[in-house]
Amino acid sequence: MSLLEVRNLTMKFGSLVANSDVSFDVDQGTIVGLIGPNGAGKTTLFNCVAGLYRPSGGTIAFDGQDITKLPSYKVARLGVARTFQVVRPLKEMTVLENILVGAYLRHPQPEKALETAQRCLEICFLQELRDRLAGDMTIGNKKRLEVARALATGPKLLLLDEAVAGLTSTEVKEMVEVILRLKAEGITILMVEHIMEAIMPISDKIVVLRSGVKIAEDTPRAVVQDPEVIKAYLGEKFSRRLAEKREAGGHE
Ligand SMILES: Nc1ncnc2c1ncn2[C@@H]1O[C@H](COP(=O)(O)OP(=O)(O)OP(=O)(O)O)[C@@H](O)[C@H]1O
Repeated sequence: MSLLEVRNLTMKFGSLVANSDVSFDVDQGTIVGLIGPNGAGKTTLFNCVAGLYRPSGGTIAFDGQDITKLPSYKVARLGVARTFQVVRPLKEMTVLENILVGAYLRHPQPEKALETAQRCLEICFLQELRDRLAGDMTIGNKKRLEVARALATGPKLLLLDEAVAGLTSTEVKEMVEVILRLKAEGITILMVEHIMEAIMPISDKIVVLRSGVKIAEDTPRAVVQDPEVIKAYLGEKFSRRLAEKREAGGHE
């Protein structure tokens, strides 16, 4: 049994089919990348998994339980947390207070919540910023704060929606390091991303959507060589660049 099992998921908005008959699994302890062109249905799929949308068809099972029709707060309680494409920190609160909001959802006792928040600060490289107002930070720090706040809720599955979009190359590296730390903590990750250099080296598997339909599901190495994926999304140039990097001994 996989931690997340998506089966024949269909999500319609009126006559627009945002997800069409999509099936895939996310195994415990792995990182799965969800990629595809703009409008492919990636965020919609996230919203279905997180209980923000009720799918038009198909099923979603999490940790052996059917969550297809559960509201988001119940899905969260079971251990699914998510971050958003556009960061939403509580601007007038400090970094630590923001993380405590997440921690209290899991631990009502103040000491335990504080202990959890401290640990999340460390994992997300935010210790030195703990007393800073969240609204005053760079986008890179705000995005790591989003992850820390989600982490503080004690998730088994973390949904990251474009966690590295808009970051500088140094910030991208920091975020990738954070994501690998989360994996080392045993957290399973499903991430939507357009920055291939960030997602490809760390993903165990990539699922590709185009116009709501899954067109590929394979290892990063296989996906970047898939002619349909290249045509739909990656482009020949990118694929060639990756191959050159690989020959030079870099990541895949
Ligand atoms: N709440 C909604 N109501 C109506 N249509 C929607 C809604 N949410 C998404 N859509 C439509 O569903 C399709 C898929 O959108 P979605 O945001 O899931 O794509 P995406 O792959 O996440 O795109 P991007 O990479 O640009 O974030 C688009 O055509 C979008 O306009």
